[in-house]
Amino acid sequence: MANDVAATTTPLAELHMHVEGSLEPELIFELAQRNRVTLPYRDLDDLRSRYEFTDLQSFLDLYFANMSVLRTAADFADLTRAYFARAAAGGVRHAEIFFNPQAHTARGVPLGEVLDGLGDAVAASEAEFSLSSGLIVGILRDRPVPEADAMLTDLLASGAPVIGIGLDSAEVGNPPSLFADVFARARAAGLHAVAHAGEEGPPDYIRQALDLLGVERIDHGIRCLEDEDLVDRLVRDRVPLTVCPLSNVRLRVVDRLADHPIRAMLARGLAVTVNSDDPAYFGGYVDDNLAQLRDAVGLTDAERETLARNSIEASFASAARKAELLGGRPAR
Ligand code: HPA
Ligand SMILES: [Zn+2]
Repeated sequence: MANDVAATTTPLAELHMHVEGSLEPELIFELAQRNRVTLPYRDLDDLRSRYEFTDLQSFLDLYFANMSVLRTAADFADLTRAYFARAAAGGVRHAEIFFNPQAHTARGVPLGEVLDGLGDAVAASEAEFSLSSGLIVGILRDRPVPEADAMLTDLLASGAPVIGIGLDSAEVGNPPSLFADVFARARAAGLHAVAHAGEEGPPDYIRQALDLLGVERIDHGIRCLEDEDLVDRLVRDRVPLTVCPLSNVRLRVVDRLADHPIRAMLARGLAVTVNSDDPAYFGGYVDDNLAQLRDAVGLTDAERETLARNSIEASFASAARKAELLGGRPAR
């Protein structure tokens, strides 16, 4: 159920959400049946009992395993529409969603199936859900660089409606510097650039993402707080950070939601936004993140309004769409 977002007059943009991470347990079983995939789970409860994570890798193992049910363009379209419906109910009016082509092509699903399904849902999101949307291709940083390079070549040749490139999966030991050439090529082709950095990895990975990949936003970035000079730079340059509070708790980046530094980050002047990351795995969508922050850390209505404005300003929506969204809607 969506939470009440009436107190926020500016609508929300969600900028950090992996569409494969919005694959809910019920849809996993439905798609398994549709595609005759045998799941290693007895039932929904058995599957749900595995959503206990100790770190990023323990989550990634389940995240990749569950993708085995995604086979056809229709599967990807259904998955994306289910996310749009739930996000729109929670107050999201613009969404930029990550997807991981390598996770699908590596198990034999043609890139075209992935792009057709996602592309269909994105093309219809305004008409169906009053929500503008875009796709960001996520490189799996723990796979070989030449594979990422080949994937980018195929993607650009496909003419798919992708607006940006990102970098995700296991962070520690896989620094942004490895992907400098891939990002340079993507940016030269007109893609926006973002990267996961400073989730489990050190603040230096955030610097690398900015200096070597030329990113416009940092995904997570929470570990910037360990480096005052870096925080100064992020504030000065208004680099958006797409923070994911419930994810941080589930992946043990932060002990408890009550300890989350989101209010300190806002007070410090960082351009933070709140996002759901992998909502089917981490206990909630973006409105759930905001509602739980209100209860756990006392997030105020004014802070929530700042987060909403930041999310629109940090988005890759057109200037006209941003103005429309920032115009807001009347408070109820
Ligand atoms: O939080 C994340 N971090 C890195 N990779 C990911 N892929 C899905 N979610 C994540
Ligand atoms: Zn993420």
